[in-house]
Amino acid sequence: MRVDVVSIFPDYLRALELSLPGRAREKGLLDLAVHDLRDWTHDRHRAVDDTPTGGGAGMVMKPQPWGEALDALAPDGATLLVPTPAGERFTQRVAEELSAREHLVVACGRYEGIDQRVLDESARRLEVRELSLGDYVLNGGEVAALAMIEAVCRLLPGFMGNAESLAEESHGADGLLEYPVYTRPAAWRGHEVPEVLLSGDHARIAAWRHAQAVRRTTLRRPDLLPATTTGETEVRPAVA
Ligand SMILES: COc1ccc2nc(C(=O)O)sc2c1
Repeated sequence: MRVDVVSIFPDYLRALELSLPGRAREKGLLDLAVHDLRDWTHDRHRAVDDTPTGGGAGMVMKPQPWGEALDALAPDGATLLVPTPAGERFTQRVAEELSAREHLVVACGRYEGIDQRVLDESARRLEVRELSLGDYVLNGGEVAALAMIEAVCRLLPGFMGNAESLAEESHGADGLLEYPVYTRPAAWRGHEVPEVLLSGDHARIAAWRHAQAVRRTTLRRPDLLPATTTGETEVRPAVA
């Protein structure tokens, strides 16, 4: 997979060259480049924004720099990710879908956003996905881009050293939150590891872990539980 990220704060994205994405690049799984949108400006102030047409507070990102940047970076058929509070919700399912793409171009907006015509023009030759991390507003798309790129790239085959761990994560195939985890020592400040985890009985351990995942999901994210045939969210008994 190739990922190109465009921002007026390219240093914000340098973290992508550390930890997981950095390792993936060494493995040849991921080719990532960060670009400064101002490289596609032509005035001496390197302006990327202007006042909103129709009035209103703040500034809007001009179409011309974005248009030229995307012409240079996004081949026909690439996927353009635009983090925005007005986007569809970014979920693990969306991350899985995007991990199958060949080329992602991520446009990090600032100010009040990017001139809509950039998205409309891009949709003529790119898959455009406007995505939001959640129901809150950041100051720009960079933080959301970091989260989305990590969530997508860690799903690339061979990316994670232990692929098995992917299967048991929160928001995994069963849609439940992950069960609580423990390690040594067996007793710590008067807190004991649950006895079942020390039993060596793998079937009991698996059942306990599933029950804990259901309990956590029921308590914290009942919206993730499968709906019952009556169309209501199934509420399963909390596990002691
Ligand atoms: C202007 O660009 C922005 C501003 C806020 C914002 N908030 C996001 C979020 O996912 O919460 S993405 C994003 C992009």
